[in-house]
Amino acid sequence: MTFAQDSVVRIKDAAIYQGEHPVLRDVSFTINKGEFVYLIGRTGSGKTSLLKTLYADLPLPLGEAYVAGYQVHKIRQHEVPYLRRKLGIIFQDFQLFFDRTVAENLFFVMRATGWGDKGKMKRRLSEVLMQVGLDSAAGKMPHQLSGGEQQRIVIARSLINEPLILVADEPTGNLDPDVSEGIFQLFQEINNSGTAVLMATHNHKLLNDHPGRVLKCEKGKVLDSVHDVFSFRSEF
Ligand SMILES: Nc1ncnc2c1ncn2[C@@H]1O[C@H](COP(=O)(O)OP(=O)(O)OP(=O)(O)O)[C@@H](O)[C@H]1O
Repeated sequence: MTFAQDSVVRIKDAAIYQGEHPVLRDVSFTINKGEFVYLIGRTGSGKTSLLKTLYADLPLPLGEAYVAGYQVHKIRQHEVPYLRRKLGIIFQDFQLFFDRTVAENLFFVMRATGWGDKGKMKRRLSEVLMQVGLDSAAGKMPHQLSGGEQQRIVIARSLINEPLILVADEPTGNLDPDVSEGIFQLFQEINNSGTAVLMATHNHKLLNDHPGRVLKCEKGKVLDSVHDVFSFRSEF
């Protein structure tokens, strides 16, 4: 199998494991550049495990996965940070350093991913904060921001290295409906500028209000709304 130019993720005949425990089998799908894809399924169905496999946090014992130009099934440990730079990874719990300002949080990631020039770092900081609508937040501490604003900072952090795809695990899970809608719109804006998005969510309202392609983890398999018919509801 070759890595098609247009695909950001191409996973074929994969088995997803948590240790010895098989979670998903026969997983095959492709996400093209600039696509927006939901990932749904009841709790424990394997969404997080699938996402972790894509960014090489779980090994791939069977099958093939090509992500942002990397062969994840063959990836070496020293290549993993480079793979992750091509992905923006966003979780439900914000994972900011609460004892550092917003700017320091973002500079930390820049330094860890090879940035050194202070002028360029400051410019990039302004750009990503502007992109998430929080250009005045650089000097603030995370606790001075609302939950939605903190999630925007996490999204800004994920954009630093111009990822090909945002991989988001329940990014609106802790937020109330209005704030969730705003965060979702931010994902849409980022997506409209060409970045693919794979978003795991339990939020049925988002799916109803903004229909799109859906992958669903169900009974150990991944269904794809492109060619499978299934309910978009999933019991918790
Ligand atoms: N660290 C772990 N070690 C062993 N088993 C795990 C681990 N994490 C998850 N599992 C198991 O793997 C399966 C899939 O879990 P996973 O977290 O991928 O589901 P999920 O769909 O993301 O659930 P949720 O919607 O609750 O986040 C479950 O049976 C879970 O118990």
